[in-house]
Amino acid sequence: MEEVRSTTAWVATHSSHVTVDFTGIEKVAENMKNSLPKVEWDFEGIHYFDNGPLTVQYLLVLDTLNFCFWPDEEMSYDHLASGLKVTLESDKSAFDADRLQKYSGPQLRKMLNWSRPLPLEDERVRLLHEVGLELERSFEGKASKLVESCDNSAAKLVALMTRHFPGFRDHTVYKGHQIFLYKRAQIFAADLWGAFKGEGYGDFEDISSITIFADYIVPAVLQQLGVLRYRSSLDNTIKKNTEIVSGSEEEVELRACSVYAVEKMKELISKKTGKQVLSVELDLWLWAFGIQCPSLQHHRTLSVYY
Ligand SMILES: Nc1nc2c(c(CN[C@H]3C=C[C@H](O)[C@@H]3O)cn2[C@@H]2O[C@H](COP(=O)(O)O)[C@@H](O)[C@H]2O)c(=O)[nH]1
Repeated sequence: MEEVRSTTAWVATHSSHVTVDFTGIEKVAENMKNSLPKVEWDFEGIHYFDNGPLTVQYLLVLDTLNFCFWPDEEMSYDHLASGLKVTLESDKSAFDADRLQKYSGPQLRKMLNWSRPLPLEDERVRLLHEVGLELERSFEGKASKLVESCDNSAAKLVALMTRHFPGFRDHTVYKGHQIFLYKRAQIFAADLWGAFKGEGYGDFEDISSITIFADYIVPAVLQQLGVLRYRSSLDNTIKKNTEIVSGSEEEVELRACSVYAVEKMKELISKKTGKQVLSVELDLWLWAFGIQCPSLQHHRTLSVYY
């Protein structure tokens, strides 16, 4: 994850549209130092969990499809997590690798109990097929085999995911530099860690190496907290719900500055409290705060990465 950390830091020091406000970070860190709010993984109670390999298969399917819900105002991550849960509960082989390769758009809609086309439906179907095929080819069809081959290292898991599944290669070029965000690959490791409470399939000795997951909710929360500041043109674009092109400077800065700012926040809180704080914990807190705030306006980019 070093490449995520170093390349996002590069963006933050060369950014034109987004600024990281260190006074804002200091204020948040000061507030958090006495009581770092712990948010339970699955605080919403929407995920499938059976403490075994099927949960790993579920989480891989979930994070394969964990992106871009906003084009449909009524669609959210909750629909995905709970729809896949209900599907698996009624049919334990629904996420077998051979079946993943065959799902159509309408079948995926049915799984999510959704009556109209899903946002980026063709891409969702394509990515499901890609994961099913590669699971079959390299991991005996089992996501659990993939995780077992990582020697309890989240960094190895992310490297393996991005090597095997092109859909997880969340990187881009910014001002001539390659920038790595790896949102869905990292969140898969974090979901395993959270669901299995750091044991079994979630036992990663380097969980502290993971950064936050740069999506469209966390930057909006950081702006609200005064940690990120936007140039007025970007602020207006977001307020007007105008789409921001994937790979544009604005989009890369929003995501990369979020990762960088939370890394700085984490360092500061750790220094103030003398206790190690994890980016995963800060992410869950920020994200949970964001989704409970429906008036929060976020940037809109059509992307398969987040
Ligand atoms: N940074 C970060 N981004 C996250 C998540 C999660 C869900 N994680 C689950 C794991 C354990 C907990 O129980 C959570 O429920 C989804 N997202 C992103 O949010 C956006 C969806 O927003 P809306 O359209 O309002 O549903 C979309 O980009 C989605 O990819 C997270 O944890 N961190």
